[in-house]
Amino acid sequence: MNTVEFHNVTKKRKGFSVENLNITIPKGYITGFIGPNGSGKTTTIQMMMNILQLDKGDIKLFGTSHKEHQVKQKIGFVYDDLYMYEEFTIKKMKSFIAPFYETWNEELFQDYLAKFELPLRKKLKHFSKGMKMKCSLLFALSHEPEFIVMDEPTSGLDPIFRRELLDHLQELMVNENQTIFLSTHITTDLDRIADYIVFIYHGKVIFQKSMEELQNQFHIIKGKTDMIDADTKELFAGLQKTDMGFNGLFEGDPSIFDPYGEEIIIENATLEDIMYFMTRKGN
Ligand SMILES: Nc1ncnc2c1ncn2[C@@H]1O[C@H](COP(=O)(O)OP(=O)(O)OP(=O)(O)O)[C@@H](O)[C@H]1O
Repeated sequence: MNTVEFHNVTKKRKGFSVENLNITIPKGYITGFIGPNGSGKTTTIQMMMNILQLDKGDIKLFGTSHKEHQVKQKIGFVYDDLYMYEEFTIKKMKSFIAPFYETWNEELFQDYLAKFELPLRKKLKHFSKGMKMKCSLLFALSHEPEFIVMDEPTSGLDPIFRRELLDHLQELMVNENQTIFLSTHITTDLDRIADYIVFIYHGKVIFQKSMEELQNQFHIIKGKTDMIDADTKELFAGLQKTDMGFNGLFEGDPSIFDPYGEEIIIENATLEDIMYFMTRKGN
């Protein structure tokens, strides 16, 4: 069962478009959404949240149209930028937000408030970037959503809280009904917690795979530069050459390099390697 399904979704913006997006977000897992700056992550998330209209295609949330008002109840949405009134305090925000959710859990809200060390009576305009992110998380998590959507949740957070947040998200997954979709530039965060990865580039989905598939399918191959010619170059999804040697991203069974013996080093590719090599200029 999938929590979200994008079917051939297209959206044209000035000088940019996302085209024919087919994305599935499986229920009960953490799916990471990666891609370089301006590749269409926020656009995609805004369409899913019905903030932005689609030009073509359709999106299903919990099996129904994403425009269905009732589905919002089940979603905890964390923005990279806080869409809240800067003049408000958390106390005031709560008086507006809590009544909207049938599943609002006041005890949980109080727990998170203490855990995130947020002030109840300070105006949001005086919050730091990290505090705003925590505040967005506080409201998103306090109504016990079945589906948590996060756009760059770890940006602006210090390394300690970032780690705590990731650990916390993993704890939430113990509950089988929970599904998480998070976009990030910090791919090392996903190396730790993600089950699936969707990779978007220039508005197109390059791949959607499980972490296990990625680990099995992608490797970094290192060797001497003179081993690269017109034919061997074709083997790589991305290549970097220096006087010291080459690094190449290889997709497939790396045993084809066995005949090279010790002339070649084969390493597991990280998400950062994959994103870097697949988006290198001239690639
Ligand atoms: N309101 C808008 N109107 C027109 N174009 C926009 C608008 N917002 C974003 N864009 C364009 O859409 C493209 C994709 O932006 P988007 O924010 O979706 O990418 P992103 O992958 O989330 O980037 P980042 O990682 O930098 O946040 C960019 O070229 C941007 O200039």
